[in-house]
Amino acid sequence: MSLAVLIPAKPLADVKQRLSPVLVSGQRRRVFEAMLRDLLQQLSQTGEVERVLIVGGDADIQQVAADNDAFWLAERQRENKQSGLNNAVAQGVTALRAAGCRKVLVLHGDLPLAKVNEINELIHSHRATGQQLSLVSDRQGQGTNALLIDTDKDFKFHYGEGSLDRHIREANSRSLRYQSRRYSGIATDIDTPEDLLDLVEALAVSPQQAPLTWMVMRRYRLEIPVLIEEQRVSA
Ligand SMILES: Nc1nc2c(ncn2[C@@H]2O[C@H](COP(=O)(O)OP(=O)(O)OP(=O)(O)O)[C@@H](O)[C@H]2O)c(=O)[nH]1
Ligand SMILES: O=C(O)[C@H](O)COP(=O)(O)O
Repeated sequence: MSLAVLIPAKPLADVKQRLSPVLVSGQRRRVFEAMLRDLLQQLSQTGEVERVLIVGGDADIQQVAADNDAFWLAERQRENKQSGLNNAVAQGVTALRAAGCRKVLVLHGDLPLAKVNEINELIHSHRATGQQLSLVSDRQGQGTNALLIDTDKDFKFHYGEGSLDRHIREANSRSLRYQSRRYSGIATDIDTPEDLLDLVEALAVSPQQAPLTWMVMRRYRLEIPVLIEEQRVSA
């Protein structure tokens, strides 16, 4: 197998805690599930990906995987003090390597604006320039929203605050050939209420970018600016 996409996912009950000032639990679940489904829809359009694997989550996430012909792996209990995300990604890469996969693209589930042409371009540039690691940052240039790695290389994942720099340091310490690229859709992870507001504004103009996310978000779109303003005033 040449290239697989790995998407880590928490159980829906736990997702998107940072959106709790503007969305209650049921809303956060629905928004995350819709974002994940929109991302999987984009992935289904690329000819580059032979397999999609979702690691972690619950029965609902398992159902999302099944609906999209994706594989699903239960997350093992963490065995050390690493974050659950780092463990889940390492577990998925190990499983994919064992299945014969030579490259793994790690994408997060909260990237509803990631576009198929960005994903294709990332994969092409990785191959064409002989990279062993390719990184795509978030809008702040701090997080790692996409990470494409050759599975014959040892690599320790450092998701968490400032992960882009830490992944670059890890690449340097292992003398890996790497590139860091920017793509506006992949860069747009939805972490904060302000991210959600930006997303609603973008989708109001062109809902086809992430149709399922828009179907959910359109119901909440009037409340969000009011709740953000209330938070601001009370802070
Ligand atoms: N399997 C697994 N996935 C995780 C874990 N933590 C985060 N993720 C997933 O990794 C991606 C990025 O997650 P974060 O932005 O760190 O977390 P989040 O749930 O989206 O948001 P917050 O709760 O606000 O931090 C999402 O697809 C998450 O569902 C974990 O411990 N295990
Ligand atoms: O390293 C990262 O990029 C974060 O741990 C996970 O992504 P986030 O920016 O969506 O929280």
